[in-house]
Amino acid sequence: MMTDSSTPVLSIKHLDHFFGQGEQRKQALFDINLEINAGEIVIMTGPSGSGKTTLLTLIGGLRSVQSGSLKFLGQELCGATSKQLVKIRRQAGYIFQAHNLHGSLTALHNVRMGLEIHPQYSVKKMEEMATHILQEVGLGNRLNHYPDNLSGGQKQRVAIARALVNHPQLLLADEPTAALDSKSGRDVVTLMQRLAKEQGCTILLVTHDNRILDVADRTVYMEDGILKSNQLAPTK
Ligand SMILES: Nc1ncnc2c1ncn2[C@@H]1O[C@H](COP(=O)(O)OP(=O)(O)OP(=O)(O)O)[C@@H](O)[C@H]1O
Repeated sequence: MMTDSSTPVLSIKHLDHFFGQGEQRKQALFDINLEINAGEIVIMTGPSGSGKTTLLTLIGGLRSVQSGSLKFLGQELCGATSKQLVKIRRQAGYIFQAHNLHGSLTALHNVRMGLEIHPQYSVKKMEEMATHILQEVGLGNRLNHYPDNLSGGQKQRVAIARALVNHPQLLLADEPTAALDSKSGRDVVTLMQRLAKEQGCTILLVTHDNRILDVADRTVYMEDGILKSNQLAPTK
């Protein structure tokens, strides 16, 4: 589904989230409000345990929305069925801190897995698409390498290729540079930024890494489950 610039890719209103039951019940997110437009790169920062990952997993349809409104591409996730959530998941790409590659699969096969949720593609077509995006991330000569034989930055580039091979509308990245040295971290975000701009993809990136804040159009700050600020980055 395509979005025009007047429809926010993401619109969150009065979102609360709780973990646990009864005595153990604990509120993790409080009245979150956030809109992200097509093509924006938004960075979310904030201390450990403040609720960033919880919010990211709700947006990506990996957790059920309990209260408030969360619309992704105009579709309401609060009250969505598990079938609808599966559809949502297919429209987002994910990159995690621990790249989550399958150790027993080559780089090419890991990326191809990102397409296997779309039954319309033949194996040959999937291989072509996976090869192309791996070339784009500079790993054209590493197609048949296993993750153990790649550096941290290369593994993260495979993860980027896997997340973007579907041309998702939204890329959700949770501390994608955490395991990388500063040069590799920088390369990885620059690459995400370039590919997302080429594909018209929106990015929401959680990071503790101050060195990459300048890639954002906007930064937001989470503290104690409250989204504190929602402003233009001073660099732009
Ligand atoms: N599955 C869960 N069950 C119970 N509590 C949880 C669960 N997941 C997260 N929490 C709690 O919710 C709060 C927010 O956690 P979350 O992982 O979203 O924070 P974060 O900002 O992503 O932290 P970090 O930067 O360390 O990854 C924390 O208090 C955490 O203990």
